[in-house]
Amino acid sequence: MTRPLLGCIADDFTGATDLANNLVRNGMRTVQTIGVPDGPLDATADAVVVALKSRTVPAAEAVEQSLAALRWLQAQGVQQIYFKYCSTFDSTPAGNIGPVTEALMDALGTDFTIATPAFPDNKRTVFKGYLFAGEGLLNESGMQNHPLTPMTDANLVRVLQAQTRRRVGLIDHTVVAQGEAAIRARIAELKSQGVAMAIVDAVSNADLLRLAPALKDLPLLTAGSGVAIGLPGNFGLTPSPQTAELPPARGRRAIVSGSCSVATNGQVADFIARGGQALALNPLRMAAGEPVAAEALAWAAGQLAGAPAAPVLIYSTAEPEAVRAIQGRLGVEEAGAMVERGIAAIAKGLVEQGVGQLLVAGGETSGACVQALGIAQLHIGAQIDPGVPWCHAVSPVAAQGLHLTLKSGNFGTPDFFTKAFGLLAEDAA
Ligand SMILES: Nc1ncnc2c1ncn2[C@@H]1O[C@H](COP(=O)(O)OP(=O)(O)O)[C@@H](O)[C@H]1O
Ligand SMILES: O=C(O)[C@@H](O)C(=O)COP(=O)(O)O
Repeated sequence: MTRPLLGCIADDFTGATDLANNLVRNGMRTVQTIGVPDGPLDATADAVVVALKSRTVPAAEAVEQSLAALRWLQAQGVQQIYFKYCSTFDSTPAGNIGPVTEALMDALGTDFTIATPAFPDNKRTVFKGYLFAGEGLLNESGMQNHPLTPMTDANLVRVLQAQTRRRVGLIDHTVVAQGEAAIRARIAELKSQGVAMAIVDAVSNADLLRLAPALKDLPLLTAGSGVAIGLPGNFGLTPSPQTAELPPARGRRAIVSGSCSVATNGQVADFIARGGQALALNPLRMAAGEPVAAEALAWAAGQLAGAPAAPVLIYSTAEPEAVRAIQGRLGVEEAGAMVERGIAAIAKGLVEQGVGQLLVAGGETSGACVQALGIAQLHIGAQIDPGVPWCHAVSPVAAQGLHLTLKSGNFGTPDFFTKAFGLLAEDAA
């Protein structure tokens, strides 16, 4: 078995499939593990993505999990490490991007790395160190209302500097536009000034492709998934159609959604407007210990028996005021964790009821669902929308195999919940 070339540590599960998707599409055979595996990698791959659920845990725990992932990746013989975080740089004021980056730098004995969440395919661009999400600045994009990681400053040099003792600098667009030699020269200049981490401007895929060759010798990269589009080329790999094949799909179709992003709110509304069958979860009833998950599963069983091909949607997705009201009653973390537990139990129950095609919306929500399903490894299939592929997994709960897509809160077109299923080839048997 050949050794993987690139070892990736993703701070959430949707982010991990997003990264794996970009690597696969650009020519790397990629395996995604859920958490740090107990034993050696049992597949041939050019890249391995270890999916952690470390974005919103306390910084010390995120560091510990990330270092465990690093040790395992090093034992598999990888040549370069990629720390993947969100394209909207999701983090609490205390971390975890800064602390995890520092810990990985120390462990790898390196004094410099880059940081850029740029992902132009999903309209995440970085200009003069400021992050734009869509047409406007990050802090005007809806991300200022995120339930767990509200982003209120678009200046990434400032955001990252607040999370680390090391100096943060900038490789700006005028340098990136000049290509590899200029970027390398700027890195040398920043290092001589004592800068350890540099935010990199990128407003297009062309910028990311110009950046990639200059990153060849860095032991550690930190980024959203965008930087990945140029990395396979650094290892002499080119896109190949076989890298994204999955078995045919089977079973019933369901969607669970715990994301409260602008995009997901729109996708829920669109699904309902098209006549989709949907059930809203009430977090206050969950908190009161009422059998919300059992009721939802009974509802889904009835719907799926009546119309087996039509997907059902079970969601806690809500607008910012409603989320704030729940958080005010239950506390921010408690509300998040409780809703995640409820949705994870529902996802598991749905698969036990014969759902074979499951769409999960939300990063933390996906982490909770994949863990409840006991999934250890995901195979990456075709892309539905930028950053969101179909995946396939086998687990004790899904012995016959499960097609799964983990949709980042912010990603996907408004009709995502409807169109995703239409893109899966069904088992003719
Ligand atoms: N109605 C709600 N009230 C309060 N918190 C909620 C509600 N619905 C979902 N949540 C929580 O909000 C968080 C959403 O995060 P996540 O799943 O990562 O979505 P996204 O991908 O949009 O960031 C989760 O912790 C989830 O449990
Ligand atoms: O980079 C991104 O935006 C995604 O890959 C990602 O990390 C998604 O996280 P959530 O928004 O929490 O789903």
